[in-house]
Amino acid sequence: MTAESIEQRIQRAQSLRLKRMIWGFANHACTALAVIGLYLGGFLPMEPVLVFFASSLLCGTLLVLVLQFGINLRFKDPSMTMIQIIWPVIPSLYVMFFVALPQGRILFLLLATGGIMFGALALNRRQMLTIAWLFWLGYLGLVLVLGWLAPERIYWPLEAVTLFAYASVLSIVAYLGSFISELRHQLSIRNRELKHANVELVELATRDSLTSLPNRRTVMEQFEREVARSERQSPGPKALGISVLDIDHFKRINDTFGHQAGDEILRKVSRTIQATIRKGDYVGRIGGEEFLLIFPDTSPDHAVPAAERIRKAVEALRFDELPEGYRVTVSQGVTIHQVGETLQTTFKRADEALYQAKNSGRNQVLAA
Ligand SMILES: Nc1nc2c(ncn2[C@@H]2O[C@H](COP(=O)(O)OP(=O)(O)OP(=O)(O)O)[C@@H](O)[C@H]2O)c(=O)[nH]1
Repeated sequence: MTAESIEQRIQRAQSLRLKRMIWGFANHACTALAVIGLYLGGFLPMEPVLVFFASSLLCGTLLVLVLQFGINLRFKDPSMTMIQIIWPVIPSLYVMFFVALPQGRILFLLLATGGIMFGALALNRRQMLTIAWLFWLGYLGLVLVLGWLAPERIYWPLEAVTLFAYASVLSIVAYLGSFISELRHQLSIRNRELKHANVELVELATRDSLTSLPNRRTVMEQFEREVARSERQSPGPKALGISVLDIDHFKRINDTFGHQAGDEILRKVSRTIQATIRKGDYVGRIGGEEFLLIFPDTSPDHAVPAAERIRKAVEALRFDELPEGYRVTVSQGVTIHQVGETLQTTFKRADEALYQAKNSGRNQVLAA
């Protein structure tokens, strides 16, 4: 699985925002259909209908442009949730002023309430309640202006009940919406924690906790992959070298200087091996003080010098845990994988060469 780059993540977020914006436009399109219906029914004159469509088109285009040019990325909320919920209400309020019948106005209240539900995708309770209050105050303002400029179109008892009902509905929608929003937020936190825990689990399953090197299973799997890769090479198989490395007299080190000193030596030797091998080579801890090194695309002439370089690097190490002049050394058995043989056969040959190296005085590399 490849990690997603920041650029790709931004692209993905932007296309999700565009999708949500289109849903918002669909909601506004329903309001537009209601406006057309009222016009066709003779409840609205032509002029406010035109203003409604012109302003809707302008706002919609502006929002799409802001998203297309990435201007929204500079905003505190790049999804522009508040803006997208509030803007459609302005042309709606304008049209409502001209609707002859009170029932006509109710349509807009219903449709605007649907728009608030978009807040459930991102807004917290305070923001949802703010929007609900703004909607309610917008409608109250409209009723007051109508009562002042066109009192014949306002029937106060009905408006008072409508305002009360609208406040109740808005409160419920705002509370439920913010509850959903909070659930989504918690879910995304849990998802992030799960991803993190997964990464840690993979680390635990594949790495050795003392040295942080790949563990036995991981290095053996890598060995298997490298064998398959080397045999697939064109024009013909490429040589694949391995070395089984073992720290000399490690039991004595443990017994004399303590287990903690032994652990520190294991860590330092591991770091040294890793720093000495070439890019593309691979090392893992396969047992207590035993390591497997893999040298892909390496001929026999190169595998032994590569192992020799590591032997010398370890021999040159100094350890605070050990007396001045005490040398930690390693022995290695090196071999080249022969096409067609099993991993076990290759490994056994290297292990036998290691055994020979141990028996011939240690601190040396033997090839088989
Ligand atoms: N400190 C420490 N010691 C370990 C760890 N894993 C294995 N050992 C010790 O490594 C020692 C390996 O001893 P042996 O297999 O006898 O090998 P050796 O003493 O290195 O002798 P040669 O390999 O013949 O040179 C044992 O004493 C183990 O307890 C570890 O994680 N930490």
